[in-house]
Amino acid sequence: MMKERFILPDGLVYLDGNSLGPLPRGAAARVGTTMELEWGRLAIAGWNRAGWIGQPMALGDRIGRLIGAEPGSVSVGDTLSVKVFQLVAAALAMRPERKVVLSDSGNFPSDLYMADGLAEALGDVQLVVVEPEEIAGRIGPDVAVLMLTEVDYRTGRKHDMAALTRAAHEAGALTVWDLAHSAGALPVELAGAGADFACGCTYKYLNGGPGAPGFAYVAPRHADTARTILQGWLGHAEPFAFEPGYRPAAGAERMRVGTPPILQMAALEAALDIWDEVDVSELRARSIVLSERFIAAVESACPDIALVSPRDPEARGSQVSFRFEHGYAAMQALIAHGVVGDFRAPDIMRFGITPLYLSEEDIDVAAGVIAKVMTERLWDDPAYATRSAVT
Ligand SMILES: Cc1ncc(COP(=O)(O)O)c(C=O)c1O
Ligand SMILES: Nc1c(O)cccc1C(=O)C[C@H](N)C(=O)O
Repeated sequence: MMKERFILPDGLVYLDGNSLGPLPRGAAARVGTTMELEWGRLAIAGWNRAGWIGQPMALGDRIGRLIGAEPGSVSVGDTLSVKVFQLVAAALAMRPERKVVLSDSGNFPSDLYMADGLAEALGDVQLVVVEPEEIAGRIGPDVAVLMLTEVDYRTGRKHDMAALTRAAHEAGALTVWDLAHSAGALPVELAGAGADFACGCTYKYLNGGPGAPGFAYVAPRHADTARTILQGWLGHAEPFAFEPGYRPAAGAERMRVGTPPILQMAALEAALDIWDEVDVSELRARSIVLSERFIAAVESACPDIALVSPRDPEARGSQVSFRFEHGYAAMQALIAHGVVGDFRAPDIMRFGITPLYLSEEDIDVAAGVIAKVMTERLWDDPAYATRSAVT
């Protein structure tokens, strides 16, 4: 438990770190230092003297430790949506004779939109979307790329990355794994699973802050041959040669595109200082203890809401979701009573279980408030019915 390392809103049990992690205590000072001592005093020299230019790969290695990636195989930058597009495009270019990108209906919409837009731009490629449990059976000789989010953002259902990667490879396909709900949530072994490409964001479990950059993983066996597709100058072998023609950088650095967000990365760096001290297997064990406790308490007190996350803790990520017809209003009532989760249409109440800053006591308080909101029908108040832009 490292609760003292975070600034958490007063009087709230924060169960939304799977959407936006809280502020790490050192982050504001780190951003301040970057602004005042680096940007302020060094100005343009900060790129060299403060090491800004090398930050995407340096931070990539620190994230890499959390996701079982080889050193030098992860670069940080852009948004996750952009990384999805880039990696799916790169993988498609490695299987030009195949025309299908396979994904599932539980994938995050942005991933599906990105792949669909790419398929449309290419003209002869098709995005095929099946139910999550149908994926293994649909992998076949027409599939170029298996594009999956390991942990379903709504239900928390976790795919078997190693098994599906093996199945994809046996069929001659490549894999792109979205780790948005995995990185910092559970142990990930990209190298061990033989994954080809992976990406994720840093503002959820990793606590890098709103707008924190995405990351991209390229397996070392592909790193010197994969086409980056988004051929930005900072993925060039010699950006400051300013050559008119593109030559990709060696290794995974070629997935860099343009100027990295230095101030956001300063906040992320402070968040990763905390992660450097974390044993992800121990974190996972705590996540399971807390999730099981939460499920048991909520289910025993609230017969009206149904667990939609897998009951087997090994089959889910680090979130617990319940289905309730009036889920939006119920979540608003919970927030008003100090328990912050979120709602995902059409009827899912979602709770992130983040052991870095949640204790058994927090879980018990949250379950108690949920029981009160449900048994006293506190959600049944017109004040909770109006939807905001961001849910
Ligand atoms: C699984 C998944 N993929 C992609 C995204 C989109 O990420 P971004 O908004 O950083 O591009 C999100 C969250 O927003 C997500 O949960
Ligand atoms: N990135 C977000 C944002 O800019 C605003 C609100 C929410 C988000 C999210 O990350 C949502 C998240 N991907 C989800 O799992 O629902």
